[in-house]
Amino acid sequence: MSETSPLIAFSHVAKNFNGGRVRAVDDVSLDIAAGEFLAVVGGSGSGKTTLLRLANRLTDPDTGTITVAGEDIAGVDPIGLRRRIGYVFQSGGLFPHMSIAGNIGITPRLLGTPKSEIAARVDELLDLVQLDRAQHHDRFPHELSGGQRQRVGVARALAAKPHIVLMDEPFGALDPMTRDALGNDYRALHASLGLTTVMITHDMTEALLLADRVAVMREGRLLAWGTPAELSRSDDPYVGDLLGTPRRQAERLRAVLSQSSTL
Ligand SMILES: Nc1ncnc2c1ncn2[C@@H]1O[C@H](COP(=O)(O)OP(=O)(O)OP(=O)(O)O)[C@@H](O)[C@H]1O
Repeated sequence: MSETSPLIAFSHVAKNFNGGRVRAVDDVSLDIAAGEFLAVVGGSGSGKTTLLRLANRLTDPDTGTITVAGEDIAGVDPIGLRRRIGYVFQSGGLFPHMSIAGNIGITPRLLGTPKSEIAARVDELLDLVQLDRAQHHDRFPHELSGGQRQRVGVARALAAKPHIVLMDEPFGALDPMTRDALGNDYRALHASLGLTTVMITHDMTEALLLADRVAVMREGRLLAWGTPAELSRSDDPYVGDLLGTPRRQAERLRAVLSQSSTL
């Protein structure tokens, strides 16, 4: 693979369900560069999760090709592939009966990593996601706040030192301040660990603020993609609508704040 080759490449990928009645992903071609942070936005049912699941073979395409590091993943063992690619679920997806340390160490354990190495790695990951070792190591998922659980979800996804992390609406269920803090912390980890991240979000503002590029899905199709500045120049009305909400909110907020300062 040359330096300019994409790390993940979708080429004319399609995935149907229910005997072809649902076109979840419809002829999508998209290149994701090594080190890139890509956000995928779009309405409910537009095919975002299916697209993400295609990248680590949680589902396979009907047609088209997906390559990771230049290799067609159709011929790659799905279990091995998933251990190389971190996945963060919307609700954390933690195993409720396992301690936080158990949850974070599950992938290294499945890979046969020696116990002492797993213990050291778990401590390192707790530090990385800014959770106090002593306080969190032996707790269970139900004893944590939503934000703490998502931090554990990120730590677990990073446990096997993946180069790629897929995130399905990871911060969606959190209050705005926690969500903002976690998003920024993750963005810093993405940079310092040299990760390539694909993150689904319903929040256009979050996508624009965190990602290098944003891909917009609608009815299974990739409608538009580009940097926030490129997207803002799109003449597609749906993209305009999506960008319109954060713009209008920013303008209203500015107006409200300037009014209150004159009182
Ligand atoms: N396993 C499945 N069986 C049948 N239909 C499915 C399956 N998975 C997804 N679909 C359908 O495919 C379409 C795309 O679903 P997908 O979950 O990818 O959308 P999404 O954009 O992630 O939605 P949301 O934002 O609500 O999570 C939807 O119509 C959905 O009902």
